[in-house]
Amino acid sequence: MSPATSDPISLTRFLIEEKRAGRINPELRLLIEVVARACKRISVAVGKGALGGVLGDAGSPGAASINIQGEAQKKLDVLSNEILLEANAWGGHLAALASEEMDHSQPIPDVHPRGNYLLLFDPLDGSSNIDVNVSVGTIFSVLRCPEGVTTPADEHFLQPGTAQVAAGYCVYGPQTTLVLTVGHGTHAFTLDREVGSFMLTVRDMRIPEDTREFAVNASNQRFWEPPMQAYVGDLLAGKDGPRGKDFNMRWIASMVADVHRILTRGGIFSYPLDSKCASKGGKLRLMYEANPMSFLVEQAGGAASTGRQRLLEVQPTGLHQRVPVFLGSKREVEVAVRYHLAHAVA
Ligand SMILES: O=P(O)(O)OC[C@H]1O[C@](O)(COP(=O)(O)O)[C@@H](O)[C@@H]1O
Ligand SMILES: [Mg+2]
Ligand SMILES: [Mg+2]
Repeated sequence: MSPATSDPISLTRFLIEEKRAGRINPELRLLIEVVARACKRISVAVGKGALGGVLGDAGSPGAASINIQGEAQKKLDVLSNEILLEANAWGGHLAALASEEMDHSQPIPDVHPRGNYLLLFDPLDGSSNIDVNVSVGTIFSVLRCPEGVTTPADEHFLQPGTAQVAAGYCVYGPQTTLVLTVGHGTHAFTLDREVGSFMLTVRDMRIPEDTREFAVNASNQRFWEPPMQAYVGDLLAGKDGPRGKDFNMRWIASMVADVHRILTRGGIFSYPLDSKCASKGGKLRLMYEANPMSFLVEQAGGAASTGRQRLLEVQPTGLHQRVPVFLGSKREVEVAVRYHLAHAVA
């Protein structure tokens, strides 16, 4: 586990240092501050739960509100999306934004000065855990707006994960923690609720290269491809099996919380292709779940793959495209990939 920072500085101070070091410009600094402020507001709403009337499904009884993913939206999916839209509406640092909860991207209205960045977000990750008081979060990714594009559209967002200039998530659990990269390491900031500031608590998170902990929704086992069956079968065989060591399992079903555990103490997270989601290409979304998490993990010394390709090198073809995901402790991801590469795609 990476050592806690003895003398925490605020997120604002950290970003000023990054700007002075020439690692970010004032516009990106402002964008990150705006997203962090929105996450504070979402944290308050999540924390209120039933008291704030934010639990349960959006839409009216018998008329669920369905998003482009074909999923029934929760009230907090909609509220978190609105909070992020409102916070970014004035533009200045952004040219356009896109969200899990919106069919298409949205350019900043041209009554405002437009910035040079594109923002993608999963406003509320772990929706199935909202009503049962389990950690949820927000995930975001930042890309540059292509030169000369004044009114960005969906196709301008279709850049590989390697083109990200920043990524992060905020996990709303016992603590509210923002984890961020601008391409120079991955750092964690804990919200000091009394002061209302994110404070740097872990600088340069490092993921151990090896692990004895895996995270997967094992109830999907019968739908997995043969290499995944073999890989998890050998994990479960433990020290008497080909892996020669025992593994423990965890599955929170909030990607932010599972990935935060892995950034903190190691492990491998996987949502593989299975025959249930094969027609969609996977379960998790490339642009605002897999890519930002992969950037954070790689910046912390881990690895991220589709099982057959470095995840950050996937060329996107759609805003809501889905991909298989394997990420976490470097050597364990390499093992999982070996199982998949050894098995030709049917
Ligand atoms: O319900 P399952 O199959 O365990 O899937 C859980 C996964 O789905 C997600 O909830 C999908 O994200 P959203 O909640 O943003 O739709 C991930 O956070 C999580 O890893
Ligand atoms: Mg999600
Ligand atoms: Mg979501």
